Amino acid sequence: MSGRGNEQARKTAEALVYSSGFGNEHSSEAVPGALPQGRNSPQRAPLGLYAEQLSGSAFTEPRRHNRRSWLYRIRPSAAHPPFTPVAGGALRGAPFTETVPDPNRLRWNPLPEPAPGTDFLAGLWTLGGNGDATQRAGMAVHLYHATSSMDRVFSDSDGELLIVPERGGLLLRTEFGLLRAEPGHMALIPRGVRFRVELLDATARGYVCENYGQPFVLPDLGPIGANGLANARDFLAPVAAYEDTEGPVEVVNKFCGNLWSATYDHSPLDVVAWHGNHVPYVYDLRRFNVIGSVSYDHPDPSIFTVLTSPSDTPGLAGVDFVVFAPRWLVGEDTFRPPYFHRNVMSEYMGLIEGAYDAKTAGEGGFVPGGGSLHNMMSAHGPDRETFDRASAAELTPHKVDDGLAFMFETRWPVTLTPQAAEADHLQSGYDGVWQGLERHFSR
Ligand SMILES: O=C(O)Cc1cc(O)ccc1O
Ligand SMILES: [Fe+2]
Repeated sequence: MSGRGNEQARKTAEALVYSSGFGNEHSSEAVPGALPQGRNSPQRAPLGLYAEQLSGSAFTEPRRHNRRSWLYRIRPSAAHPPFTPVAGGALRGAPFTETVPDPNRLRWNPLPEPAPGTDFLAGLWTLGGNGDATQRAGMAVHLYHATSSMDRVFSDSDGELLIVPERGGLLLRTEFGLLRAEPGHMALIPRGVRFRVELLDATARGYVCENYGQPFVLPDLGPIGANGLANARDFLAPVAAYEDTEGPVEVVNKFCGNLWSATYDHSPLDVVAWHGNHVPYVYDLRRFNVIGSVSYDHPDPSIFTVLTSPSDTPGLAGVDFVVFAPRWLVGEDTFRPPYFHRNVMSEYMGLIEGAYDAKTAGEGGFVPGGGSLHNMMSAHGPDRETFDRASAAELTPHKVDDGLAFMFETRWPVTLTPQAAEADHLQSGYDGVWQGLERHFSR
Protein backbone atom coordinates (compact mmCIF):
# COMPACT_ATOMS: atom_id res chain seq x y z
CA MET A 1 0.00 0.00 0.00
CA SER A 2 1.16 3.55 -0.65
CA GLY A 3 2.43 5.83 2.07
CA ARG A 4 -0.87 7.66 1.77
CA GLY A 5 -2.72 4.44 2.57
CA ASN A 6 -0.56 3.97 5.67
CA GLU A 7 -1.28 7.55 6.65
CA GLN A 8 -5.01 7.02 6.44
CA ALA A 9 -4.80 3.82 8.44
CA ARG A 10 -2.68 5.59 11.06
CA LYS A 11 -5.17 8.46 11.34
CA THR A 12 -7.95 5.94 11.89
CA ALA A 13 -5.83 3.99 14.39
CA GLU A 14 -5.03 7.09 16.43
CA ALA A 15 -8.70 7.94 16.98
CA LEU A 16 -9.81 4.51 18.28
CA VAL A 17 -11.85 4.00 21.41
CA TYR A 18 -12.11 0.71 23.25
CA SER A 19 -14.10 -1.26 25.77
CA SER A 20 -11.84 -2.51 28.57
CA GLY A 21 -11.65 -5.75 30.53
CA PHE A 22 -10.76 -9.41 30.02
CA GLY A 23 -13.47 -12.03 29.46
CA ASN A 24 -16.25 -9.49 29.98
CA GLU A 25 -19.69 -9.51 28.48
CA HIS A 26 -18.91 -6.48 26.33
CA SER A 27 -21.57 -4.79 24.24
CA SER A 28 -21.43 -2.10 21.59
CA GLU A 29 -23.52 -0.49 18.89
CA ALA A 30 -22.23 1.69 16.06
CA VAL A 31 -25.74 3.05 15.43
CA PRO A 32 -27.99 3.94 18.40
CA GLY A 33 -30.74 1.35 18.80
CA ALA A 34 -28.97 -1.35 16.75
CA LEU A 35 -28.43 -3.63 19.75
CA PRO A 36 -31.59 -5.45 20.87
CA GLN A 37 -32.41 -5.06 24.53
CA GLY A 38 -33.76 -7.84 26.73
CA ARG A 39 -33.40 -10.62 24.16
CA ASN A 40 -30.82 -11.85 21.65
CA SER A 41 -33.05 -12.80 18.78
CA PRO A 42 -36.15 -10.62 18.45
CA GLN A 43 -38.67 -11.52 15.76
CA ARG A 44 -37.25 -8.65 13.73
CA ALA A 45 -33.85 -7.35 14.82
CA PRO A 46 -33.52 -3.54 15.05
CA LEU A 47 -32.83 -1.48 11.92
CA GLY A 48 -33.43 -4.48 9.64
CA LEU A 49 -30.26 -6.22 10.86
CA TYR A 50 -29.77 -9.98 10.97
CA ALA A 51 -29.07 -11.58 14.38
CA GLU A 52 -26.36 -14.24 14.43
CA GLN A 53 -24.56 -16.13 17.18
CA LEU A 54 -20.84 -16.93 16.98
CA SER A 55 -19.94 -19.74 19.40
CA GLY A 56 -16.36 -20.17 20.59
CA SER A 57 -17.27 -22.94 23.04
CA ALA A 58 -19.77 -25.78 22.97
CA PHE A 59 -23.19 -24.46 23.98
CA THR A 60 -23.09 -26.54 27.15
CA GLU A 61 -19.64 -25.76 28.54
CA PRO A 62 -19.63 -24.45 32.12
CA ARG A 63 -20.17 -20.72 32.43
CA ARG A 64 -16.51 -20.01 33.17
CA HIS A 65 -15.56 -21.62 29.84
CA ASN A 66 -18.57 -20.52 27.84
CA ARG A 67 -17.81 -18.11 25.00
CA ARG A 68 -20.17 -16.71 22.46
CA SER A 69 -21.10 -13.39 20.92
CA TRP A 70 -24.25 -12.15 19.25
CA LEU A 71 -23.68 -10.14 16.09
CA TYR A 72 -26.23 -7.83 14.46
CA ARG A 73 -25.20 -7.51 10.84
CA ILE A 74 -26.32 -6.20 7.49
CA ARG A 75 -26.20 -9.67 5.88
CA PRO A 76 -26.10 -13.01 7.68
CA SER A 77 -22.75 -14.81 7.38
CA ALA A 78 -24.57 -17.70 5.73
CA ALA A 79 -25.11 -15.62 2.57
CA HIS A 80 -21.93 -16.58 0.74
CA PRO A 81 -20.90 -18.57 -2.34
CA PRO A 82 -18.92 -21.85 -2.10
CA PHE A 83 -15.32 -21.79 -0.88
CA THR A 84 -12.68 -23.38 -3.08
CA PRO A 85 -9.16 -24.41 -2.01
CA VAL A 86 -6.32 -21.95 -2.64
CA ALA A 87 -2.58 -22.27 -2.16
CA GLY A 88 -1.42 -21.46 1.36
CA GLY A 89 1.96 -19.98 0.47
CA ALA A 90 4.26 -20.54 3.44
CA LEU A 91 1.38 -21.09 5.88
CA ARG A 92 1.00 -24.63 7.27
CA GLY A 93 -1.17 -26.29 9.91
CA ALA A 94 -1.05 -29.14 12.39
CA PRO A 95 -0.46 -32.04 12.33
CA PHE A 96 3.17 -31.34 11.43
CA THR A 97 4.57 -34.56 10.01
CA GLU A 98 6.95 -33.50 7.26
CA THR A 99 10.13 -33.47 9.35
CA VAL A 100 11.49 -35.63 12.15
CA PRO A 101 11.10 -33.81 15.51
CA ASP A 102 14.51 -32.31 16.30
CA PRO A 103 16.03 -32.36 19.80
CA ASN A 104 18.68 -29.78 18.88
CA ARG A 105 18.72 -26.20 20.11
CA LEU A 106 17.84 -24.06 17.10
CA ARG A 107 17.89 -20.36 16.37
CA TRP A 108 16.77 -18.30 13.40
CA ASN A 109 17.54 -14.83 12.10
CA PRO A 110 14.57 -12.68 11.01
CA LEU A 111 12.57 -13.70 7.95
CA PRO A 112 13.98 -12.49 4.66
CA GLU A 113 12.42 -9.47 2.95
CA PRO A 114 9.16 -10.46 1.22
CA ALA A 115 8.20 -9.54 -2.34
CA PRO A 116 6.57 -6.11 -2.69
CA GLY A 117 2.79 -6.31 -2.32
CA THR A 118 2.88 -9.10 0.30
CA ASP A 119 -0.05 -8.72 2.68
CA PHE A 120 -0.28 -10.11 6.23
CA LEU A 121 -1.85 -13.36 5.09
CA ALA A 122 0.59 -13.95 2.25
CA GLY A 123 3.41 -12.93 4.62
CA LEU A 124 2.66 -15.68 7.15
CA TRP A 125 5.45 -18.26 7.36
CA THR A 126 5.02 -21.32 9.53
CA LEU A 127 7.95 -22.42 11.67
CA GLY A 128 6.26 -25.50 13.11
CA GLY A 129 3.92 -26.66 15.80
CA ASN A 130 2.21 -29.58 17.45
CA GLY A 131 -1.15 -31.23 17.99
CA ASP A 132 -3.84 -31.45 15.40
CA ALA A 133 -6.14 -28.70 14.19
CA THR A 134 -8.93 -31.22 13.59
CA GLN A 135 -8.71 -32.26 17.27
CA ARG A 136 -8.61 -28.66 18.51
CA ALA A 137 -5.34 -29.42 20.33
CA GLY A 138 -1.87 -27.97 20.06
CA MET A 139 -0.40 -24.87 18.56
CA ALA A 140 1.60 -23.49 15.67
CA VAL A 141 4.35 -20.87 15.56
CA HIS A 142 4.18 -18.54 12.60
CA LEU A 143 6.14 -15.43 11.70
CA TYR A 144 4.95 -12.73 9.34
CA HIS A 145 6.61 -10.10 7.21
CA ALA A 146 4.25 -7.93 5.18
CA THR A 147 4.72 -4.93 2.93
CA SER A 148 1.13 -4.23 2.01
CA SER A 149 -2.29 -3.87 3.61
CA MET A 150 -4.84 -6.61 2.99
CA ASP A 151 -7.71 -5.97 0.62
CA ARG A 152 -9.09 -9.38 1.46
CA VAL A 153 -10.58 -10.67 4.68
CA PHE A 154 -9.29 -13.64 6.66
CA SER A 155 -10.67 -15.94 9.33
CA ASP A 156 -9.13 -18.93 11.05
CA SER A 157 -11.48 -21.79 11.93
CA ASP A 158 -8.54 -23.76 13.35
CA GLY A 159 -7.79 -21.59 16.35
CA GLU A 160 -7.23 -18.20 17.84
CA LEU A 161 -4.38 -16.04 16.61
CA LEU A 162 -2.15 -14.32 19.13
CA ILE A 163 -0.25 -11.69 17.16
CA VAL A 164 2.96 -10.16 18.51
CA PRO A 165 4.14 -7.27 16.30
CA GLU A 166 7.89 -6.73 16.30
CA ARG A 167 8.19 -4.09 13.60
CA GLY A 168 5.47 -1.83 12.18
CA GLY A 169 2.03 -1.11 13.60
CA LEU A 170 -1.13 -2.93 12.55
CA LEU A 171 -4.70 -1.74 12.18
CA LEU A 172 -6.96 -4.76 12.63
CA ARG A 173 -10.39 -4.28 11.11
CA THR A 174 -12.49 -7.04 12.63
CA GLU A 175 -16.15 -7.99 12.65
CA PHE A 176 -16.27 -6.45 16.14
CA GLY A 177 -14.55 -3.17 15.22
CA LEU A 178 -11.04 -1.79 14.97
CA LEU A 179 -7.91 -2.51 17.02
CA ARG A 180 -4.47 -1.01 16.87
CA ALA A 181 -1.45 -3.19 17.62
CA GLU A 182 2.01 -1.66 17.70
CA PRO A 183 5.33 -3.37 18.48
CA GLY A 184 5.24 -4.03 22.23
CA HIS A 185 1.52 -4.87 22.12
CA MET A 186 -0.19 -8.19 21.53
CA ALA A 187 -3.45 -8.69 19.70
CA LEU A 188 -5.76 -11.67 19.80
CA ILE A 189 -8.24 -12.69 17.11
CA PRO A 190 -10.57 -15.42 18.38
CA ARG A 191 -11.34 -18.54 16.40
CA GLY A 192 -13.57 -17.83 13.42
CA VAL A 193 -13.57 -14.03 13.67
CA ARG A 194 -13.09 -12.33 10.32
CA PHE A 195 -10.55 -9.55 10.02
CA ARG A 196 -8.37 -7.54 7.70
CA VAL A 197 -4.86 -6.29 8.56
CA GLU A 198 -3.83 -2.83 7.38
CA LEU A 199 -0.27 -1.61 7.85
CA LEU A 200 0.42 1.57 9.78
CA ASP A 201 4.01 1.65 8.50
CA ALA A 202 5.71 0.65 5.28
CA THR A 203 6.41 -2.87 6.52
CA ALA A 204 5.24 -5.08 9.35
CA ARG A 205 6.98 -7.99 11.00
CA GLY A 206 6.16 -10.16 13.94
CA TYR A 207 5.12 -13.46 15.43
CA VAL A 208 1.86 -15.39 15.65
CA CYS A 209 0.89 -18.17 18.03
CA GLU A 210 -2.00 -20.07 16.53
CA ASN A 211 -3.71 -21.81 19.42
CA TYR A 212 -5.80 -24.81 18.43
CA GLY A 213 -6.62 -25.65 22.05
CA GLN A 214 -8.68 -23.99 24.74
CA PRO A 215 -8.80 -20.21 24.41
CA PHE A 216 -6.19 -18.17 26.24
CA VAL A 217 -7.22 -16.93 29.68
CA LEU A 218 -5.50 -14.98 32.41
CA PRO A 219 -3.59 -17.31 34.74
CA ASP A 220 -4.87 -17.78 38.28
CA LEU A 221 -2.93 -15.67 40.76
CA GLY A 222 -2.91 -17.99 43.79
CA PRO A 223 -0.95 -16.44 46.66
CA ILE A 224 -0.06 -13.40 44.52
CA GLY A 225 -3.54 -12.17 45.39
CA ALA A 226 -6.22 -10.26 43.56
CA ASN A 227 -3.94 -8.10 41.38
CA GLY A 228 -0.82 -8.44 39.34
CA LEU A 229 0.75 -9.93 36.24
CA ALA A 230 -1.49 -8.84 33.33
CA ASN A 231 -4.38 -6.90 34.87
CA ALA A 232 -7.79 -7.59 33.33
CA ARG A 233 -8.67 -3.92 32.87
CA ASP A 234 -5.71 -3.36 30.55
CA PHE A 235 -7.14 -5.65 27.87
CA LEU A 236 -8.98 -3.63 25.25
CA ALA A 237 -11.80 -4.88 23.03
CA PRO A 238 -13.06 -2.87 20.05
CA VAL A 239 -16.31 -0.96 19.81
CA ALA A 240 -18.64 -1.77 16.95
CA ALA A 241 -17.65 -0.34 13.55
CA TYR A 242 -18.99 -1.69 10.30
CA GLU A 243 -18.36 -1.60 6.59
CA ASP A 244 -21.43 -1.11 4.41
CA THR A 245 -19.85 -1.88 1.07
CA GLU A 246 -21.13 -3.82 -1.91
CA GLY A 247 -18.82 -5.26 -4.52
CA PRO A 248 -16.46 -8.22 -4.69
CA VAL A 249 -14.46 -9.01 -1.54
CA GLU A 250 -12.21 -12.04 -1.28
CA VAL A 251 -12.73 -13.90 1.99
CA VAL A 252 -10.14 -16.50 2.94
CA ASN A 253 -10.81 -19.14 5.56
CA LYS A 254 -8.18 -21.37 7.13
CA PHE A 255 -9.84 -24.70 7.76
CA CYS A 256 -8.00 -27.81 9.05
CA GLY A 257 -4.69 -26.42 7.87
CA ASN A 258 -5.69 -25.39 4.36
CA LEU A 259 -6.82 -22.10 2.90
CA TRP A 260 -10.18 -21.76 1.19
CA SER A 261 -11.39 -18.71 -0.67
CA ALA A 262 -14.74 -17.28 -1.74
CA THR A 263 -15.63 -13.99 -3.37
CA TYR A 264 -18.47 -12.28 -1.52
CA ASP A 265 -20.54 -9.51 -3.06
CA HIS A 266 -20.33 -7.43 0.13
CA SER A 267 -17.97 -6.88 3.04
CA PRO A 268 -18.40 -9.47 5.80
CA LEU A 269 -17.19 -6.83 8.28
CA ASP A 270 -20.77 -5.55 8.35
CA VAL A 271 -21.59 -5.94 12.06
CA VAL A 272 -23.43 -2.85 13.31
CA ALA A 273 -23.83 -3.99 16.92
CA TRP A 274 -22.72 -6.91 19.06
CA HIS A 275 -22.52 -8.23 22.56
CA GLY A 276 -20.70 -11.15 24.12
CA ASN A 277 -17.40 -12.50 25.37
CA HIS A 278 -15.93 -14.13 22.23
CA VAL A 279 -14.18 -10.95 21.18
CA PRO A 280 -10.83 -9.76 19.83
CA TYR A 281 -8.57 -7.67 22.04
CA VAL A 282 -5.23 -5.91 22.35
CA TYR A 283 -2.91 -5.58 25.34
CA ASP A 284 0.16 -3.40 25.86
CA LEU A 285 2.85 -5.76 27.16
CA ARG A 286 4.52 -2.89 29.00
CA ARG A 287 1.48 -2.78 31.29
CA PHE A 288 2.51 -6.20 32.60
CA ASN A 289 2.99 -6.04 36.36
CA VAL A 290 6.21 -7.99 36.78
CA ILE A 291 6.50 -9.97 39.98
CA GLY A 292 9.79 -11.54 40.95
CA SER A 293 12.12 -12.46 43.74
CA VAL A 294 13.04 -9.79 46.28
CA SER A 295 15.21 -12.17 48.28
CA TYR A 296 17.18 -14.78 46.36
CA ASP A 297 17.05 -17.14 43.37
CA HIS A 298 15.66 -16.73 39.89
CA PRO A 299 11.95 -17.65 39.83
CA ASP A 300 10.60 -19.94 37.13
CA PRO A 301 9.35 -17.94 34.14
CA SER A 302 5.74 -18.99 34.80
CA ILE A 303 5.74 -15.86 36.97
CA PHE A 304 5.81 -13.90 33.69
CA THR A 305 2.71 -15.58 32.17
CA VAL A 306 0.46 -13.11 30.37
CA LEU A 307 -2.05 -15.66 29.08
CA THR A 308 -2.42 -19.39 29.36
CA SER A 309 -4.34 -21.94 27.30
CA PRO A 310 -5.27 -24.59 29.87
CA SER A 311 -5.47 -28.29 29.12
CA ASP A 312 -7.54 -30.95 30.86
CA THR A 313 -4.71 -31.39 33.38
CA PRO A 314 -4.62 -28.62 36.01
CA GLY A 315 -1.49 -26.48 35.67
CA LEU A 316 -0.45 -28.04 32.37
CA ALA A 317 -0.91 -25.51 29.60
CA GLY A 318 -1.40 -26.36 25.96
CA VAL A 319 0.55 -23.15 25.50
CA ASP A 320 1.55 -20.23 27.71
CA PHE A 321 2.35 -16.77 26.44
CA VAL A 322 5.12 -15.35 28.62
CA VAL A 323 6.72 -11.91 28.48
CA PHE A 324 10.13 -10.85 29.77
CA ALA A 325 9.32 -7.22 30.51
CA PRO A 326 11.54 -4.55 32.09
CA ARG A 327 12.09 -5.28 35.80
CA TRP A 328 14.46 -4.84 38.69
CA LEU A 329 16.74 -7.67 39.75
CA VAL A 330 17.76 -7.54 43.38
CA GLY A 331 18.43 -11.18 44.31
CA GLU A 332 21.20 -11.66 46.86
CA ASP A 333 23.81 -14.37 46.34
CA THR A 334 21.95 -15.30 43.19
CA PHE A 335 22.86 -16.13 39.62
CA ARG A 336 20.38 -13.66 38.21
CA PRO A 337 19.85 -14.53 34.51
CA PRO A 338 17.82 -17.60 33.50
CA TYR A 339 19.43 -20.72 34.91
CA PHE A 340 20.69 -23.77 33.04
CA HIS A 341 17.78 -26.13 32.62
CA ARG A 342 16.02 -28.91 30.78
CA ASN A 343 12.27 -28.61 30.54
CA VAL A 344 9.52 -31.10 29.67
CA MET A 345 7.73 -28.15 28.05
CA SER A 346 9.01 -26.85 24.71
CA GLU A 347 10.07 -23.23 24.47
CA TYR A 348 9.87 -21.00 21.40
CA MET A 349 11.29 -17.56 22.14
CA GLY A 350 11.12 -14.34 20.16
CA LEU A 351 12.49 -10.86 20.67
CA ILE A 352 10.42 -7.73 20.12
CA GLU A 353 13.09 -5.22 20.94
CA GLY A 354 16.60 -4.85 22.33
CA ALA A 355 18.30 -7.79 23.97
CA TYR A 356 17.48 -10.75 26.23
CA ASP A 357 19.36 -11.20 29.47
CA ALA A 358 20.46 -14.81 28.88
CA LYS A 359 21.75 -14.38 25.36
CA THR A 360 24.37 -12.35 23.59
CA ALA A 361 22.82 -9.64 21.45
CA GLY A 362 23.85 -8.51 17.99
CA GLU A 363 24.52 -10.08 14.64
CA GLY A 364 24.37 -13.87 14.70
CA GLY A 365 22.94 -13.80 18.22
CA PHE A 366 19.37 -13.58 19.49
CA VAL A 367 18.06 -10.60 17.54
CA PRO A 368 14.68 -8.82 17.22
CA GLY A 369 12.58 -10.65 14.65
CA GLY A 370 14.60 -13.83 15.16
CA GLY A 371 13.63 -16.75 17.34
CA SER A 372 14.90 -19.81 19.17
CA LEU A 373 13.44 -23.23 19.79
CA HIS A 374 14.43 -25.29 22.80
CA ASN A 375 12.36 -28.43 22.41
CA MET A 376 11.35 -30.82 25.19
CA MET A 377 14.30 -31.68 27.48
CA SER A 378 16.89 -29.88 25.38
CA ALA A 379 19.60 -28.46 27.61
CA HIS A 380 19.85 -24.67 27.47
CA GLY A 381 20.26 -21.54 29.53
CA PRO A 382 22.71 -18.67 29.66
CA ASP A 383 25.30 -18.61 26.92
CA ARG A 384 28.96 -18.60 27.94
CA GLU A 385 29.34 -14.83 27.84
CA THR A 386 26.25 -14.37 29.99
CA PHE A 387 27.41 -17.04 32.45
CA ASP A 388 30.82 -15.44 32.83
CA ARG A 389 29.39 -11.95 33.23
CA ALA A 390 26.62 -12.87 35.67
CA SER A 391 28.87 -15.09 37.79
CA ALA A 392 31.21 -12.16 38.36
CA ALA A 393 28.66 -9.32 38.53
CA GLU A 394 28.41 -7.11 41.57
CA LEU A 395 24.94 -7.81 42.98
CA THR A 396 23.64 -4.28 43.36
CA PRO A 397 19.99 -3.64 42.37
CA HIS A 398 19.96 -3.73 38.60
CA LYS A 399 17.25 -2.79 36.17
CA VAL A 400 16.80 -5.05 33.15
CA ASP A 401 15.21 -2.61 30.74
CA ASP A 402 17.04 -3.02 27.48
CA GLY A 403 14.61 -5.32 25.73
CA LEU A 404 11.29 -7.08 25.42
CA ALA A 405 11.32 -10.82 24.80
CA PHE A 406 8.55 -13.38 24.92
CA MET A 407 8.03 -17.12 24.93
CA PHE A 408 5.40 -19.48 23.57
CA GLU A 409 5.83 -22.42 25.97
CA THR A 410 3.95 -25.53 24.91
CA ARG A 411 3.28 -28.96 26.38
CA TRP A 412 4.30 -30.83 23.23
CA PRO A 413 7.49 -30.66 21.15
CA VAL A 414 7.39 -28.33 18.17
CA THR A 415 7.93 -30.19 14.90
CA LEU A 416 9.39 -27.97 12.20
CA THR A 417 8.09 -27.36 8.73
CA PRO A 418 10.65 -28.27 6.04
CA GLN A 419 10.99 -24.54 5.22
CA ALA A 420 12.06 -23.84 8.84
CA ALA A 421 14.38 -26.86 9.04
CA GLU A 422 16.11 -25.90 5.79
CA ALA A 423 15.87 -22.11 6.00
CA ASP A 424 18.82 -19.98 4.96
CA HIS A 425 18.08 -17.87 8.01
CA LEU A 426 18.46 -20.85 10.37
CA GLN A 427 21.68 -20.12 12.24
CA SER A 428 24.39 -22.70 12.00
CA GLY A 429 26.52 -23.27 15.04
CA TYR A 430 24.00 -22.17 17.68
CA ASP A 431 25.44 -24.91 19.93
CA GLY A 432 28.63 -22.87 19.96
CA VAL A 433 27.16 -20.34 22.41
CA TRP A 434 27.54 -22.99 25.12
CA GLN A 435 31.07 -23.93 24.08
CA GLY A 436 33.90 -22.97 26.35
CA LEU A 437 31.92 -23.40 29.56
CA GLU A 438 35.07 -24.67 31.24
CA ARG A 439 35.13 -26.98 34.19
CA HIS A 440 35.74 -25.08 37.41
CA PHE A 441 35.34 -28.07 39.70
CA SER A 442 38.02 -28.56 42.26
CA ARG A 443 38.00 -30.58 45.49
O1 LIG B 1 15.53 -18.33 28.44
C1 LIG B 1 14.79 -19.30 28.58
O2 LIG B 1 15.14 -20.46 28.36
C2 LIG B 1 13.39 -19.07 29.14
C3 LIG B 1 13.46 -19.13 30.60
C4 LIG B 1 13.57 -17.99 31.33
C5 LIG B 1 13.69 -18.03 32.69
O3 LIG B 1 13.73 -16.89 33.35
C6 LIG B 1 13.75 -19.25 33.35
C7 LIG B 1 13.62 -20.43 32.62
C8 LIG B 1 13.45 -20.36 31.25
O4 LIG B 1 13.24 -21.46 30.50
FE1 LIG C 1 14.21 -22.16 28.89
